[in-house]
This record gives sequence, structure tokens and C-alpha cells, in this order.
Amino acid sequence: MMATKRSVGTLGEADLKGKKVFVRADLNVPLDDAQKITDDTRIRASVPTIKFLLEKGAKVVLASHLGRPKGVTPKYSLKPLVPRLSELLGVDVVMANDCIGEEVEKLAAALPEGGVLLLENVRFYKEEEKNDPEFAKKLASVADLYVNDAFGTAHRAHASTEGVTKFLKPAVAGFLMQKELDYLVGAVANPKKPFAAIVGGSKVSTKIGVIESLLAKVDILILGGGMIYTFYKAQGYAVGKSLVEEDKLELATSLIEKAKAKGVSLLLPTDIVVADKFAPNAESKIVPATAIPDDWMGLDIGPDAIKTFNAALDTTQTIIWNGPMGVFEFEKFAAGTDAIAKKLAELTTSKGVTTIIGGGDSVAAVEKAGLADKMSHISTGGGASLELLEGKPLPGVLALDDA
Ligand SMILES: Nc1ncnc2c1ncn2[C@@H]1O[C@H](COP(=O)(O)OP(=O)(O)O)[C@@H](O)[C@H]1O
Ligand SMILES: O=C(OP(=O)(O)O)[C@H](O)COP(=O)(O)O
Repeated sequence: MMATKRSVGTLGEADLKGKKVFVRADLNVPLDDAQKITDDTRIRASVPTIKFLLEKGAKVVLASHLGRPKGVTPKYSLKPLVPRLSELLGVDVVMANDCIGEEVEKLAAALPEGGVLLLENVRFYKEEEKNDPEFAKKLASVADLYVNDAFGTAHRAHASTEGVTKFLKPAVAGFLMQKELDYLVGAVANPKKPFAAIVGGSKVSTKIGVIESLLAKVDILILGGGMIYTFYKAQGYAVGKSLVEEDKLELATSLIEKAKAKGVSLLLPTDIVVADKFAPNAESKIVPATAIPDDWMGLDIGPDAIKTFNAALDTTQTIIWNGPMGVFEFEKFAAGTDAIAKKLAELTTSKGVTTIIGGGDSVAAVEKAGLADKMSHISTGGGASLELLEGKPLPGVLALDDA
């Protein structure tokens, strides 16, 4: 049984004409150093709900976070998203300099029917992640009702995803939220076996906990990305300057033991592409996982690992993938991620294997490889889809009205 409910109230039930609707979307898209959007999947995925509201004559107050800023950080402003959002929606999106306060109140009051006001990054306030009720009340004060379409952030009990529902009624799910829940709860609740999970990326502390519950569900667990060095170090290997979560070493050891006890095949890469610095033009070489040199860092999985992973994936019927295998943003360290993307596309198209890709960066990598339409389901949430899969309640969903 999934612990999160999926029968949430949806759009279409409320009289929307002239109403100010607070829409929480996940517009946390990757931006390059020049603030250019490198993958707009999450923006495109948010469009159907907003368009529906605009067509019904609603006034949309749109909120999102971007990145993990500590206080107001220009690099994490939502401003670079305005042109693309305006283009996709076919309206001139108005951007506020803040997400609460007088200017926001004025701009929201001035919104015409069919207008969109984009609020500045809600995480510029620490109160957002603290789920501070006063802050949630301020966010809510400019609208009449609430729509949560931010599936990618549904696993966070934050002010704009959870707290705000105490002040805005009805509080319903948007179309993207509903679609994600339908697919992930529906198709993955009873996966066709053998079932494999591939977990990588850099959010080690978020994802390492998920692995424990995944061990109860999967037959094969493949680890890559920044996740693996904590496991290597726990086994006594030297990891040089690679990403390591020191306080998760014991957990990593116990996960290896649990996998053995449960008969789950836990695969760690046997070779690694190491770099002398974290840069696109870094010097690189392939080394065995047991021989990472001091002062070098692992930035991709090696060719032997790719072969082993591919052979294991050949035996599966369902695969869920979250987190790139390496720093795919740098061409030199993209081979592992590209190889997995190609393998999953091939298995879906030629063998009918169900493939589910979750997470902003994983989806960006699959888009970059031009393979997104070959997968069974592209989820806009990495952490969220994993938590849903492990049966954890998603606070952003639980807070919504029942259907
Ligand atoms: N070995 C590594 N060391 C450091 N960062 C890594 C490594 N492998 C992958 N990454 C980074 O992980 C990031 C994605 O992680 P994460 O946010 O957890 O994935 P997702 O968004 O798909 O859930 C990418 O920016 C990638 O560069
Ligand atoms: O990118 C996100 O999650 P993901 O990388 O797990 O897909 C979401 O926007 C949530 O972001 P957070 O993990 O900083 O809360």
C-alpha cells in the first residue's frame, strides 16, 4: 500500500472566473553560468495547469523555488524564466521582486483575468523551508484558492507546499501532480519483476535513506554518481577528493549488509573516471574503484562498470532511474550517464521494459541525449518519485483536499 493518497481534489471543481489562484509549481530548472535555461522540462510540464486556469478566467499567482539558496541570492532568481514561461503560456508574465510584501500585494491586485504574476524564489526566505505559519499566511494572503502542481517538491513540507493549505481553500492538485501520482502509484505499485533501481546524483543525504526502503522492493540496485564514494569509503577504499558524506558511512555499511541479507544484487562501479579538478577541462583517467589516487576525484563511472550495469539491466522488466552517473554537464564525464540513458531507451523500445526517469538533472541528461520520448515515463521529481515509491507520505499531497 502506498502511504500517500492519490485521490486528491483536482481542478475544474471550483468556480475559477476572476479568482486569484496561488499555483505552486516546481520551476527548479537547471541554469548555466550565463543564467540560460539548459533544460525546460519542468516549465513545459507546468504549462497545462496554468493554461487551464487562464482559459477559465482566473488570475494566476505563480510560486516556485529554484536551487537551494541561503537567503537572497541573485544567482537563484526566477527572473531568467520569464521569457520562456511567457512564450509557452502566450501571455506576458509579470515578475515580482519578492514573494511576499507590499509590491506583491499591489501586483496581485492589479492582475487581469488571464494574467500571470510570477513571484520571486520562495526559498529566499528561510521561513519557506521551516514551514513557518506566518510566512505561509503571507503567501496565501494574495490569493483565493490553492493549486499544487509541484510534484518535484511534494516530498518537502514547506510553507508554499504544505503550510499554505491551512490558509487557502480549496487546496487541490494540478494536472501534473495528478498525472505523476496516477503513473507512479498506479504503474509502479506492483512492478513487473525483475525490478531494478539506479540511484546516482549528488544529493547523497537525501537519497541514501531511500535506498534502505528500496532494498525491500527491488531485485537489483545499481549505484553511481556522487553516491558511491560514501560506500567505497565505508568499505575502506581511498576516495581522494571525491564527494563523501562522512556521517553516512555506517549507514552505507549497513545497507551493503542488508542488501546481502535480502538477496538484492547491489552493484557498485568497479572502475571510475577520476579528474584532477572539478572542471570541464580537467585531466582525467580511468582507475579501478579500489585505486582512486589522492588529490583526484571521481566524476564518472568507468567502461567496465557500464558493461556490468548493462548486463544486469538486460535481465529486468521495470527500471527506475534517479540521479546521473557522473558530472554529465561536463562532456568528459558524461559517458556513464549517456550509456545508461541509451540502455534504458533500447530496453523500452525493443523489449517493452517499463522505464521511469525521475529528477531534474536525470531528466535533463535524458533530454540532452535526445532520448526522453523513448522512456515509459519521465517524472519531474527525483526525490519525490523515490519517496513515493518507498511508500512514504508526500506532505505536499497529504495537505490537499480529498477528492
Ligand atoms: N561523482 C560526482 N561528483 C559530484 N557530483 C556529481 C557526481 N556525479 C553526478 N554529480 C552531479 O549530480 C547532480 C545531480 O544530482 P541530483 O540533484 O541528486 O539528481 P536529480 O536532479 O536527477 O535528482 C548533477 O549536477 C551532477 O553533476
Ligand atoms: O530538484 C528537485 O528535486 P530532485 O533533484 O530530487 O528532482 C526539486 O525541485 C526539490 O528540490 P530540493 O531537493 O532542493 O528540495
